[in-house]
Order: sequence, then C-alpha cells, then structure tokens
Amino acid sequence: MTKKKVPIWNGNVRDAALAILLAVDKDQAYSNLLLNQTINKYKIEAKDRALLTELTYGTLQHKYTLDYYLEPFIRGKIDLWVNWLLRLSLYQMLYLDRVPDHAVVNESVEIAKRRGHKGIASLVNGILRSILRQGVRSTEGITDPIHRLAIETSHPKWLVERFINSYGLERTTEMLQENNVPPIPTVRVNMTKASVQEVLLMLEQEGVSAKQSKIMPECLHFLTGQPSRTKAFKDGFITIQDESSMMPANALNPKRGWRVLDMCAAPGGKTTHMAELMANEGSILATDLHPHKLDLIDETSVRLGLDIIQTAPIDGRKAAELLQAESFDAVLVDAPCSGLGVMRRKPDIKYTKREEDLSRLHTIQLELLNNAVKVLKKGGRLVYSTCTVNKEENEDTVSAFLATHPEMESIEIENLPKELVDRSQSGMLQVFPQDFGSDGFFVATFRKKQD
Ligand SMILES: C[S@@+](CC[C@H](N)C(=O)[O-])C[C@H]1O[C@@H](n2cnc3c(N)ncnc32)[C@H](O)[C@@H]1O
Repeated sequence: MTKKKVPIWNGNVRDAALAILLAVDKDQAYSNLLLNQTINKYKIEAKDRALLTELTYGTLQHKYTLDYYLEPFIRGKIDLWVNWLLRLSLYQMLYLDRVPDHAVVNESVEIAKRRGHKGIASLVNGILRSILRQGVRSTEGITDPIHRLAIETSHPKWLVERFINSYGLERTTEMLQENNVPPIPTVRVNMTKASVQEVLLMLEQEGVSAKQSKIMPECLHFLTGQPSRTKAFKDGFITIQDESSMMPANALNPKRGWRVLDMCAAPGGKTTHMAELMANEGSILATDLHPHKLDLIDETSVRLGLDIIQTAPIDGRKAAELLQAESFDAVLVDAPCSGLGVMRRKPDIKYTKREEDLSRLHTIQLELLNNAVKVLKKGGRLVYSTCTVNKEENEDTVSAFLATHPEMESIEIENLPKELVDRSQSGMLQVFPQDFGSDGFFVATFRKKQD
C-alpha cells in the first residue's frame, strides 16, 4: 500500500500543490476553483499563496513537456501521485530558480516519505538525481514539427493542428507560448461610483500598485496585491474581470433607460458592466440556465450599488417562449463555449477538452442566437461573444446565424478602442491572448433591421 490520507493544507506549500494537482487529475476538479478554495479556507498567507499558485499552475501548464522529459527516467508503472510529485519537482528544477535543485530533491523525498514510504522516497530520489546528473533530453529529437510544438508548449496535438489550420503557424505558436504565461490580475472600475484616477488613488492609499490599461480605459492592471482583498473591491469600486471580457458590454453599447437582456449572464461580469455603462438607469434581465449561479449576480449588483438588474433562471433555448417577443432594445449572448481563449487561467482545459465537444457547442450557440432574435426589438442591437479561439464556434456560428436570419445584419464594431476596432472585420473581432496579454475572446455585433 502506498496511499496515505493527506490533508490538502498542512502548512507545506509543496504538499498542497501536489494535493491540488492530484485532485484536478483524479476528480476532474477545476484548478482555479480548488486553488482559490484552498487559499480562502486555510487563510494561506500572501507569500505562500503566490508560491502555491505558481507551483500548481506552472506544473499543470507544462504537464506534457514535463512528461516528455521524465519518460526516459521512469521504468514501469508508478502511482499517479508519484507521477505528479515528479512533475512538480522537475517543474521547479527547470522553470524556477528561487530554490536550489538539491533542495527541491530533498523536499520531494520528504513528501514521498510522508505520503508513501521509504521505498517510494528512494525511487523519487533516484529519478531526480539521475535527471540532475544527465540533464533532460532535447525536443529536437521529435521529428514531426507539430508534435514537437505540442510537446514544447504542452498542448494536445489535435488542438495544435486545429489552430494551425485556422490561424497559421506563426500566430498559433505565439498563442501556445502565451498560454503558458501567467496573466496579470485586471479589474474594471465602477464608473458609476468613481473615476479611474480616484480609484487609482484609493488603491495607492491601500499600498497597492496598479496602472490604467493602454487599451480599455476602465481597466486597471494590478502590479502588486490581490484585487479581491482590497477595500476598493469590498466597497464596490472595482470588479475582477479580464480586459478582453470588457469588450462585449462596450460593443453592445447600451444606453441609459434601455431594456436589455443578458441571456447567459452568470456570474454577472458583463451584466454589471452593462448596468454601469447605462449609469444604473433602465433595466437588465439577467438569465442563466443554472439557477444557483444567479445569486452571484445579485451579490455583485449589491456590492457595486447597482439596482437595475433582475435575475431569472431561464434556458436561453426557450427564451422566445418565455419572454415577450420584440421587447428588448439590446441582447447580449455571451455564450457557453470551449474556453480555448482562457487556457492561461484554466490550464486543465488543455487536457480535458475533446474535439467533439466543439461541434456540440456550435449547435447550442445557434439555438441561443435564434431565440435572441425573437425577443429583440426591430432596430435593436445584438452582441454575440465567446471566450474561445475557434472558428467553428465564432465565425462559423455567425455565418450560420446570418444565413438563416435575413432580418439581422452585421454591423461594424463600435465603442471600442481603435486598436481593437482596427482588428475587426465585417462586424467580428477575434482577440488572441498574445495580442494584448488578455484572454482570447470573440465579439460579433448585429442589428435587427427595421423592416
Ligand atoms: C461564458 S459564461 C457567461 C459569463 C457571464 N456572461 C459573465 O460575464 O460573467 C456562459 C454561461 O452560460 C450559461 N448557460 C449555459 N447554457 C445555457 C443556456 N442554454 N441558457 C442560458 N444560459 C446558459 C452557463 O451557466 C454560464 O454561466
């Protein structure tokens, strides 16, 4: 028997990283959620928090690369946790320089003793010391260039092939590399409460260093500190949101007094953004398939001091049956998608997503859009957005939608910074992670013809 019950947090960051990695693999836990839960539950201090995040994400991000390096050193079958311990150790040896290699080996051997027994500790010790002596093999031995790129950037080969077919080798390579770079925390300033300059000053007074983005004016980049722990956050001056995620609400451009439908609204990042753009005047119906997620929208609205948002559990595929026809001035369909634009944040997506999932999503996305059209007023605006980089869910969904809806027309992207508008084509904008260091995101804008 090599298994011992180990608590997720025993005060040791590497033990905790290993426990999280194992849970992500074995129980299909989401790495970002489990990491946050662990940090909050055990009130882990800032220094340990940063290291735990780096070790967990870093190891997961580089899984395939680490496996390629480890393979020649592993003989026979090893337990899953031992495999993750080796990946975690090798990640530190290859990608982090803050801990000397021999210290990494010693610490890993101690973990192996705690979790298993002396025999496993000696196996781990032997493998890691052999790697230290011999070094890891070069990826140049991989003759197939696509396979090599997949191993070097740790992405599945089918996905790399798919990206290359759609976007070319250069763009794909940049994107795959960017996916392994940890994102900078970003927030949106609640303009109904304070200006960007006022919020920057508040943060400075709290000892947090932040700067205004050069792209989206309401976006701040956090250079130090954690947004959710600031007073500015608790008092409703900021919302944690990726910069690309700020595009859809701006592109919809809702005005004061409008009646807006946010069809896939939870957890409410874009609903509350729209309410802020509307200066909290008008009404927004925020619907989502999952009723339990709607509480998050209500909580965020209260925190931000917004009171024009009403929530309802509605399957968007039935929206036209349940809501009044042609009753909304604008509709946002921020659709469920494969999330291939957010792999920096959710590395597990790289390893769990299957190619067949992508076609299923295209069908759901079309159903949502078909319903959106029916409840949209003539002359009303519709925005379709996803956090993915995948033509089938983005451009192809848009063309299939337009082909069956002569009453809808594509309109040029507006109300976004010039750098973004310049990248758009025929009312569609695909942002790649490497473009501005934000999530991969897609936005398309439409209008319902007057008649
Ligand atoms: C990309 S997320 C939305 C993020 C949200 N707009 C925000 O900015 O915070 C997609 C959402 O669609 C919801 N969803 C999935 N299928 C749906 C359906 N058939 N009808 C309505 N919502 C659905 C999911 O529960 C999920 O919350």
